[in-house]
Amino acid sequence: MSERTYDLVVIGAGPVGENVADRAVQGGLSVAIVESELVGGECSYWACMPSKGLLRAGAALRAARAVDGAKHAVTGDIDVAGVLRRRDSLTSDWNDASQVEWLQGAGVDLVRGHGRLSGEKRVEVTGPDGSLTTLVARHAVAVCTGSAALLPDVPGLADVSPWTSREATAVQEVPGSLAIVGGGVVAAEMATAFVDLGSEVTLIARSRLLGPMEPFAGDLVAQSLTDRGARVLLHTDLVSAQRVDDGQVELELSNGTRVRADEVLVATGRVPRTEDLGLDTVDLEPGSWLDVDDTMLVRGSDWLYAVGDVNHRALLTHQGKYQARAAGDVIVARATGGTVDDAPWGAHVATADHGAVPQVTFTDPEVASVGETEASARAAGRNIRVLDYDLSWIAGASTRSDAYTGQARAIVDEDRGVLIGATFVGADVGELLQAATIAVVGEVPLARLWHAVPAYPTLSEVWLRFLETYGRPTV
Ligand SMILES: Cc1cc2nc3c(=O)[nH]c(=O)nc-3n(C[C@H](O)[C@H](O)[C@H](O)COP(=O)(O)OP(=O)(O)OC[C@H]3O[C@@H](n4cnc5c(N)ncnc54)[C@H](O)[C@@H]3O)c2cc1C
Ligand SMILES: NC(=O)c1ccc[n+]([C@@H]2O[C@H](COP(=O)([O-])OP(=O)(O)OC[C@H]3O[C@@H](n4cnc5c(N)ncnc54)[C@H](O)[C@@H]3O)[C@@H](O)[C@H]2O)c1
Repeated sequence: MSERTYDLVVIGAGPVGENVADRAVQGGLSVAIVESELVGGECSYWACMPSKGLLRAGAALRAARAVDGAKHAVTGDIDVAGVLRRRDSLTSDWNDASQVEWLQGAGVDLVRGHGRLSGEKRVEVTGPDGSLTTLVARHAVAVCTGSAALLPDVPGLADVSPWTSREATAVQEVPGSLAIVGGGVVAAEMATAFVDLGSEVTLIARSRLLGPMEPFAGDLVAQSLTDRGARVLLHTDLVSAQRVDDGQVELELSNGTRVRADEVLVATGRVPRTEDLGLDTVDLEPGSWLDVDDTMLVRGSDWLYAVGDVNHRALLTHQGKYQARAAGDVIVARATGGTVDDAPWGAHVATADHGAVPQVTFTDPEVASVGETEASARAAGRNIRVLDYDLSWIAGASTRSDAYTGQARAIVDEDRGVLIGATFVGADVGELLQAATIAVVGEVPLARLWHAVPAYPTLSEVWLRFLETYGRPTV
């Protein structure tokens, strides 16, 4: 067994691990990163990139079909082979050569293999050829191993070879029919994509769609899926699953009905990839999410960090990378005796995780949200006012599309006169989100927002409508 020593050892070269490593190298530390599959992680190969690749053609087509004059030029259906070809290109055909090159350019040493903690500041790597290497960390180990699909304990489900998000995003042959279990972001996006690709989709959700978001978001997405031919079964549980003689999956549901489909996609959330990580060697529970402070230090440790999905703060690439910048920099500061800036909104903390997380769900219509919803703000006892506006009333919506459907909501903290949350639902609303994120994070007073004039005629005029709904300040 060989042994090598680095200042920092990162386990997991997804988007988050890459960024922790890069910041630490930029701060002057030596860094090894361990990866058991593809450098770039879930996001690049089985999540963000391929899913958006599968969704884009449908969105582009709908945009053209919503404009008189343009819709006449759309004379055919989606070319499924073209969509899959474009998805393959977005995943670089599941080849990580360019990301490996990026790591080398960044000065990070890549160690291929499965990493496990083997005591304080020690990581044992089993290479693809079975060889063992021990990496010793002078200062810190960062666990960035991400998450995997959760398979609920439903009788028969494991035996029907259900799809997870991996099989769905890497699909090679679009099934004639697809049942989707779950009502979250993966279920809603994949239902949208597979309807576009021509599958007969049945979506089975035990509550409403997109549960934690404003209720109108899930309602509009469910309505649109139904309008486009999907069967959307809300408040329905999966009771059992089996493969039947013709090879189809048969699902028994809590409403007493049965659904048959060629494949079933399970999209019921995530589990941390910590089961086989040697957590027991450092007195932590294998298989658990890793609880961290705002600098991403695992509570109770002064050398072990957990960054990205694996800490369960916000399971999103951009938020994980934000944590990674803070963690990489604080590891450097602590290793070199520098100043640690860990007060709220400091350079070494991920304060935004607590109340300013932006997310775009690429359904039809798109859903863009940041910060609090009405329900979360009320549950937290905040003194709020809710501002609602129908996006179709905005001039920018009518020029964009002949029948724009959309809704927006802003949540105002009445005690401070600032925005603490916003949700937009409609075509292209994803691009409205950063303005809302800046308003929330910057705690921009509503009185000052009146001077941030949205250009006419853009969808951003919703900002003016929010302010008019709230009322103009009086002197
Ligand atoms: C279908 C789908 C679509 C998504 N779309 C979006 C989106 O549009 N936007 C968005 O922001 N987020 C999206 N997400 C979430 C996003 O994919 C994750 O938040 C992100 O990938 C987390 O990054 P990470 O680096 O923490 O983990 P990962 O990307 O999971 O990377 C972890 C890496 O660690 C490696 N690893 C694990 N264990 C070990 C070990 N013991 N030894 C060595 N290596 C190991 C893995 O092989 C992997 O490469 C989506 C998720 C899914 C499932
Ligand atoms: N565009 C994006 O930003 C994007 C896209 C996809 C995924 N993601 C991220 O990936 C993560 C995973 O997404 P997800 O959709 O798998 O999880 P999720 O947490 O968003 O949704 C899980 C869904 O499964 C349901 N569920 C849970 N257990 C169940 C059970 N036993 N039976 C039936 N239903 C059950 C829940 O009610 C919920 O509707 C999310 O945190 C999300 O933020 C982001």
